[in-house]
This record gives sequence, C-alpha cells and structure tokens, in this order.
Amino acid sequence: MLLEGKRAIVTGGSRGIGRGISVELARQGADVVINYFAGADQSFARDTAHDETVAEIEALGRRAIAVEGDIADPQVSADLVQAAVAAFGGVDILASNAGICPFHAFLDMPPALLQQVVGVNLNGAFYAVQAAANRMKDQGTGGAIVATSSISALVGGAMQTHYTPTKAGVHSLMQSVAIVLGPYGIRCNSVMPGAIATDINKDDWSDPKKREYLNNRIPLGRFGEPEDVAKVVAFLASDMASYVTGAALLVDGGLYVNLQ
Ligand SMILES: NC(=O)C1=CN([C@@H]2O[C@H](COP(=O)(O)OP(=O)(O)OC[C@H]3O[C@@H](n4cnc5c(N)ncnc54)[C@H](OP(=O)(O)O)[C@@H]3O)[C@@H](O)[C@H]2O)C=CC1
Ligand SMILES: C[C@H](O)[C@@H]1OC(=O)[C@H](O)[C@@H]1O
Repeated sequence: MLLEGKRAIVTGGSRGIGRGISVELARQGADVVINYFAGADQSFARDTAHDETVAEIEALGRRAIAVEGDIADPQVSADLVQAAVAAFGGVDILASNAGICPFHAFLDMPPALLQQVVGVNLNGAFYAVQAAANRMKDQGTGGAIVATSSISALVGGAMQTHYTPTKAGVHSLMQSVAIVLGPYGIRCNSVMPGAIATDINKDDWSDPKKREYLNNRIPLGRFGEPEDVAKVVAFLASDMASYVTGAALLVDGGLYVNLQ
C-alpha cells in the first residue's frame, strides 16, 4: 500500500473521478473525507452517491466521512479541514477535484453561468488548497496536493469557453503553490484527464457520432474510466513521487498528441 495511515480530503468525491480517487486512496491505506454538494436549493439532498462511496471505503477497512457543501464557498474548505482534524487528527493529502462543465455557447454566455463555473472550478480549488495547505504547514510534516485540471487546460472547446480557462487556471495555481509550499515539504501537482466516462459528459456524449469521433482520436482505443485517473492521483500523492512537484500529468490515452 502506498498511503498507509494517511488522511485525505477529496472535493467532489461522491461521483465520477472523485469517487474513483476516494476509493483508490482508501485502497492504498488512507482515511478519506469526501466533499459533495446537494445543490443551492438542496434539491439533490436525497442523492445517495456519497453514502455509497463512504460504504465502499468502509468495506476496504478504512474510515470515511461525507461533508456536504458548495466548494465555491470558502467556509466549506475550512469545514472540510476541520472535519478531517476532528475525525482523523489531521490532513496529509488533498485531492482538489470538484468541477462542473455545463456546456454553453460563447456569444450569449450568461454572466451568472460564467461566474458559477469559475466559482466552483477555480475559486473552489483555490480555497481548498489554501485551507489544506495551512493545516499541513501547521502540522509540520509535509503533505501532498493533487488537483484535477484537464486536457482542456491545453486545448480549447467551442462550448467550453467558460470552462477551459478554469482548468488552465487550476494548472497554473498548482505551479505557483508548488513554489510557495515546497519549503514546507508540501508537494503540489495536477492531473489532466482526457475523455473520462462520467456524468459530466453524458449529455454531450449522448450523440453516437460525437462518441465515435472522440473514441477514434484516442490512441489507446477507449474512453478513460475514473480508476485510470485515480491511480495516477494516488501515485502523485505517495512517496513514490517524492521529488515531483509543480508537475502536470496528462491521463488521456494519448488523445492530446493525436492531431492526425
Ligand atoms: N470526465 C471528464 O472527461 C473530465 C473531467 N475533468 C474534471 O474532473 C473533475 C471531476 O469531474 P467528473 O468526475 O467527470 O464529474 P462528475 O459530474 O461525475 O462529478 C463531479 C463531482 O463534483 C461534485 N461537485 C459538483 N459541484 C460541486 C460543488 N459546487 N461543490 C462541491 N462538489 C461539487 C459532485 O458532487 P455531487 O455528486 O454531490 O453533485 C461530484 O462528486 C472535474 O473537475 C472535471 O472538470 C477533467 C477532464 C476530463
Ligand atoms: C466535460 C467534458 O466532456 C470533458 O471535460 C474535460 O475537461 C475534457 O476535456 C472533456 O471536454
């Protein structure tokens, strides 16, 4: 096991890639605080994804707790750290993963939608990293932060003009905090997933032609699964990556390099 006895926080940890990360960190020996969001009107309050993820982790013999809250609210990051300290005694790993991508055209982008996507994807990452880093600094034993950026930090998307800058921003944030936090032994890296099969893209991929087009562009011949990303996050969070900080790792089956 790579992460025996470590204490982790995973934002957006209930479903998709975040769920994969939460379970893989636990499989590698970590206890996990899972953040999820029930919606501003709590309309998803009865959603059980977070409970299922907690149960999956407990079945692995590790501890898990779920903390509800909008990561765009800085108080939620403070709450996550407090929950990890109360339940596990501290924080060694942060996977800053929560993100949304409601596809929309550029020319009539509503300001409120832009602000929501920036608020969750970029501001939320900033708050989570800042809160976890302060706790890790105070503990004095280092730590590891891995953010979920995207292949979309490097390439554009016509219906993602509000989204791709946030993923470039997360990539840039991890580079800058790697400098700030290196002296405290806190490593900061990002993963850049390509096309991973989760709820975030199920509407976009409901068009069979789009699915086929994308799939044909992936040299490894398949869409990614959350576990493909989760294993890389676990590696970057572990001592196997003890001299890796400020790095970004594409996890895309070769999609990025396949121009023609
Ligand atoms: N899937 C892909 O192809 C790619 C995804 N990514 C990135 O991976 C990350 C995870 O996406 P993915 O797993 O695909 O998407 P999902 O929609 O499957 O999962 C999103 C997760 O984020 C949580 N979440 C959403 N909004 C908030 C919020 N405001 N506060 C806290 N948590 C929130 C959700 O919680 P809840 O269940 O409670 O709603 C859920 O756990 C995102 O940052 C995304 O940008 C990057 C590249 C490719
Ligand atoms: C949601 C998209 O399908 C997905 O998100 C990303 O970051 C990838 O680049 C894909 O566009």
